[in-house]
Parts: sequence; C-alpha cells; structure tokens
Amino acid sequence: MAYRVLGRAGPPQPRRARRLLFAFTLSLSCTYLCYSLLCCCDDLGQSRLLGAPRCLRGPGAGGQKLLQESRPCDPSGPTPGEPGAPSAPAAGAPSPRLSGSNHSGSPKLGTKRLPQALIVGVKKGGTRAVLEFIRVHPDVRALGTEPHFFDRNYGRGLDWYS
Ligand SMILES: Nc1ncnc2c1ncn2[C@@H]1O[C@H](COP(=O)(O)OS(=O)(=O)O)[C@@H](OP(=O)(O)O)[C@H]1O
Repeated sequence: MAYRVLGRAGPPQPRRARRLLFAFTLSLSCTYLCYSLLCCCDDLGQSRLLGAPRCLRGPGAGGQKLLQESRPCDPSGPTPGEPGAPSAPAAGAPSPRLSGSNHSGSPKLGTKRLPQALIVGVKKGGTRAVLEFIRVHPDVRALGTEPHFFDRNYGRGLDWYS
C-alpha cells in the first residue's frame, strides 16, 4: 500500500521504457507510412495515372528560361495533326476543362496543362473582378486562388505551374 501512495505504482521501469520505445517506434512507422503514401500519390497523379510525363513542344522565345527545366518531347511521339495525336477541339466546341493542379483545393485526376490565358494586373487593380466575370462562362476553368507563379514560385518551373 505504501508503495502506491509514494507514487511508485505502475509497471517497473524496464517495462515502461519498453512501452515508450514501442510507442516511439510506432509513431515513427506511422509517420514514414504517411510520408510514403503521400509521395506515392503524388507520383501516381503526375505520371502513371495521367499517362506519359508531360513535355513541351515548340518553346517560344519568351519562355526559354522557364523551359530550361522542362523535359523535351519524345521525337518519336505523335505531333499535333498526326494520326494518334490528340485532335484540336473544333471551333465552337467546348474545350476540355482543366483539372488537377498544384493550386486548386482538391486535385482531381485528369489532363494537366498550362493555362491558355493569364490575367495580369497590379494589386487592387480589379483583377479579381475580371476573373469572376470571365469564369462565368461555362467553358472557362480558372483557379480559385492566385497562383503567384511569377512573383513567388517562378524558380519551381513549369512542372509546378501546370
Ligand atoms: N468595376 C470596378 N470598378 C471599381 N472598382 C472595382 C471594380 N472591380 C473591382 N474593384 C475594386 O478593386 C479592388 C480589388 O482589386 P483586386 O481584385 O485587384 O485586388 S487584389 O489585389 O487582388 O487584392 C476592390 O477595391 P477595395 O474595395 O478597395 O478593396 C474592388 O472594389
């Protein structure tokens, strides 16, 4: 009884230490498992489920710096207009919507591509209003938040952007 009152109740020290060690190892394993799952999902979303790795064709003169980090296209692959290549949407037909992005709240599987249009403006210049007006159109898919690619994330390259 005196043993308990003095606060020495509970398992002996070696057993307690073993429990602590077990809990520590378990938490480490869980952390590693979560980390591995996240990395695995990222890989799946970027390459396996979306087909071949993205590449860029026909870099313009203005984008040379950005494209330095991008992978070149496989020269044996189909080029636009060739059989087997994805055909361009007909005029007036709804263009495919973007899905899956580094910037959207919930990434979905689908085609990832660079934007077809950018809204550039100064702070408090009304760019948000412009975006809201444009995105009313059903064929327009726009980001929910500003990506801040050119001022904060430029160094991450086009792979981050698309
Ligand atoms: N059509 C029109 N006419 C006049 N003023 C307008 C218009 N559209 C947007 N606004 C005002 O623009 C301010 C928001 O600009 P931005 O969206 O560029 O802001 S931000 O930089 O993204 O935070 C914001 O101003 P503040 O209210 O002072 O924040 C909006 O009220």
